[in-house]
Amino acid sequence: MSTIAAFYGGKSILITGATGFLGKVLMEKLFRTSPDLKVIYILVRPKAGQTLQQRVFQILDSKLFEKVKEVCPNVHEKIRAIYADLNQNDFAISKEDMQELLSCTNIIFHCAATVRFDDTLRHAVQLNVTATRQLLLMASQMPKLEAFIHISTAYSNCNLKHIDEVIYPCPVEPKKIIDSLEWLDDAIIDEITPKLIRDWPNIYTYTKALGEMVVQQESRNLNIAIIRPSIVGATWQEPFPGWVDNINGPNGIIIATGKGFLRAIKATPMAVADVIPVDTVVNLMLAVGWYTAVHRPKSTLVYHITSGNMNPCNWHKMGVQVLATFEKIPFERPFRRPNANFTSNSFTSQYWNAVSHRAPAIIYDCYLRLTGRKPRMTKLMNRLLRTVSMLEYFINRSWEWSTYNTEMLMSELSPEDQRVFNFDVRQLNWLEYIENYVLGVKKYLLKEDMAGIPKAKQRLKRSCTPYSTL
Ligand SMILES: CCCCCCCCCCCCCCCC(=O)SCCNC(=O)CCNC(=O)[C@H](O)C(C)(C)COP(=O)(O)OP(=O)(O)OC[C@H]1O[C@@H](n2cnc3c(N)ncnc32)[C@H](O)[C@@H]1OP(=O)(O)O
Ligand SMILES: NC(=O)C1=CN([C@@H]2O[C@H](COP(=O)(O)OP(=O)(O)OC[C@H]3O[C@@H](n4cnc5c(N)ncnc54)[C@H](OP(=O)(O)O)[C@@H]3O)[C@@H](O)[C@H]2O)C=CC1
Repeated sequence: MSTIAAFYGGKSILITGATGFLGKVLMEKLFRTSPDLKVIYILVRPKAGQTLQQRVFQILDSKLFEKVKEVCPNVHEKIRAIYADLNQNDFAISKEDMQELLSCTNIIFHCAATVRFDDTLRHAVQLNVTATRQLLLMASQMPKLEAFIHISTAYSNCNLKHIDEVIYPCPVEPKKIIDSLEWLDDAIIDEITPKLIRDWPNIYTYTKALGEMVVQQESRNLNIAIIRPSIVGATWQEPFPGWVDNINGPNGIIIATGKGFLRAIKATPMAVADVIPVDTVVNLMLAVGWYTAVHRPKSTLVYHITSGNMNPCNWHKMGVQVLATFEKIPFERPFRRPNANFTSNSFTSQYWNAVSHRAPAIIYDCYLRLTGRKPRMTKLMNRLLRTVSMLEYFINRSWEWSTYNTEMLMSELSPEDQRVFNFDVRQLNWLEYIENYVLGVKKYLLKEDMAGIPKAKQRLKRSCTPYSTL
């Protein structure tokens, strides 16, 4: 029997961000490997016209949870959705719910965050910094709490080249920023933001760094660990390969390339593509939860979960394999034939943007206008190019992350735990992983029918560009 799986048996676990990409995979694995856990409390807000219960049902009814329903048929009874909005200072949790959380919680996994690169400083600080502080305050009032696991990002210190598993100080104290945001108006905040974030590439990575500092400062006598994943990608193995459910990170780029919108990208081909499968991250999170609670390390340990130092892949290799997969399993109705020119030269990149992206979009919009339809391709293309420009920082650099703590933890696990909670990325076969990833994007994100593949292949064979069937 797995020691880690047994550890979570009978436990009350609080998860923030459970409706997000990482949070869903975390819940799935917990229920599947520890079906005898007592309860998972999730802090949820109503969204897109759905109540909390509707959101929970939608998650449990998804393909991701199919295996869970076999192992843990009463899974619905074991999830307790608690109304909470992390944008509000007290999370807007009712008194009764708060009482229950404070008196029952054993383990906290804090995954909630805004991961948008272009969020306002005010909102990103509220969610990634102030909410973390508030949650730590709650944690300090939980008599049964055994471990608090904070999810950060490997890019929280991306202004450095070599990053150790330590918490680095930020130039301005998080408390000072939180206090000043209370009285500064939005126009002034916009003005001072570039000065505050200095050499961080965006507000997201900067506020995640502030969040880590808050964890360090407010840790009191809590048992805390910080986990820093790199670019979180589709599932590698569990519960099945290729599962993915949002357009963040590589996912949106894969769609834009497969549909033939994006045919060139400013990327350094030999830079490390530090993608890490989401199930690998979750396995580490559960192992860290166990280790932190049972071994109670004297200080807050930081764990890097990255692929570059153990099993590196670069953007060239990734691009080639993504394109090869499109040949085998093309996406339906592409705008143009998929291609991926990588260039690290700004001039060449601008040339490709003009010739390969903007010009075909303008021509297509003219065609739409002439046929009495509303033009939309130029708008879509501008949006896409803006998104790509925001990701460029991460695809033109390589970082070195030390992984001493992650390797130490691996050596502490029993052979059974190493198997059930595998986070050894050296075993990952990139070609197989990328193929499953692209297939997953087609199936679970685009919801395209696999039966349409032969037809899509035929179209690809006789493709002339641009397609006019969007
Ligand atoms: C061939 C080669 C391959 C190589 C492959 C290279 C990959 C290279 C990756 C590098 C990756 C670095 C990653 C750093 C590592 C971190 O730690 S970052 C964590 C991940 N965070 C991110 O990736 C966030 C990045 N995204 C953003 O910040 C914002 O989306 C952007 C880029 C500012 C764009 O904002 P926007 O233009 O306002 O667009 P947005 O509202 O987000 O969404 C556009 C549309 O998609 C829809 N949408 C939004 N979210 C979702 C969702 N979750 N599900 C479904 N639809 C959604 C919206 O509804 C919207 O549709 P409409 O309403 O217009 O119909
Ligand atoms: N994805 C990646 O590549 C990486 C992610 N990370 C980190 O992993 C963690 C999880 O990221 P990921 O799952 O990808 O992100 P998602 O955007 O998929 O999920 C974010 C979660 O936070 C919740 N949330 C946001 N705002 C609020 C709010 N005001 N009140 C309550 N809940 C809120 C969202 O809820 P709702 O559904 O209601 O919006 C959602 O459940 C984050 O801390 C992120 O920084 C680190 C490295 C890379």
